[in-house]
Amino acid sequence: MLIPKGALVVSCQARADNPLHGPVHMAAMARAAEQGGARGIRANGADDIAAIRAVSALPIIGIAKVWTDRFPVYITPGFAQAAEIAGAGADIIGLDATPRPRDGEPVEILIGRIRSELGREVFADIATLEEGRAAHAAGTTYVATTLAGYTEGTASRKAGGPDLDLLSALVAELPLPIVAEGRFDTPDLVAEAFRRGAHAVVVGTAVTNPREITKKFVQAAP
Ligand SMILES: CC(=O)N[C@H](C=O)[C@@H](O)[C@H](O)[C@H](O)COP(=O)(O)O
Repeated sequence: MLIPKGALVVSCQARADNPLHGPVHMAAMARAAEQGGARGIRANGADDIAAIRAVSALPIIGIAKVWTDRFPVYITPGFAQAAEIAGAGADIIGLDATPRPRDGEPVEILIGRIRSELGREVFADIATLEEGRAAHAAGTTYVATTLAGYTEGTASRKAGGPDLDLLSALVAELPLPIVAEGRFDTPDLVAEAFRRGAHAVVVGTAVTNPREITKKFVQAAP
């Protein structure tokens, strides 16, 4: 199942230190997002993905985050993780498509295997135009700005909101659906992403992380 053009996708993720961690809460988040009009869900890990699949027919971008001290890549580093989340019900496999060291096959091989062996679409999280080009050449279905501001070379871009310049550059050059993701935390920014030609926009923290949302309001308190 593909992400429709013009879709707002909601990322339903909560790490282990978050009180909302776990499939029960993430499935409820996904249902709430769907009732609010989301037309896709992004979710992490087989347990959350299976729980969301059980309550929603929306397209799911599944990822599997694996943190280690040895490799910078943590979003679906290898084929084993991709196969697990495909089995849990992900329609689309999200992965880190930067050329950084990873605990798995080179990303262009991984993209090909996901398409041919798992029969799933691929959602390439990138941080630069060059990485977008490479992901396109490797056969990804989508390219997304997810990692802009979160890699060594792009860290300086994190402070100024979402990387709208990267979004525009990708849209101008690449003939595939470009998804805006990362720090799109207001409806105005979502509208701006669509004006710039985004196929879809993924919003996470601003919708599904009450702890971070609360912090913003607390900052406004005396
Ligand atoms: C960099 C990284 O690991 N991003 C993650 C990817 O899955 C998530 O932590 C983000 O919440 C997601 O991309 C949505 O972005 P935002 O929460 O800013 O709307």
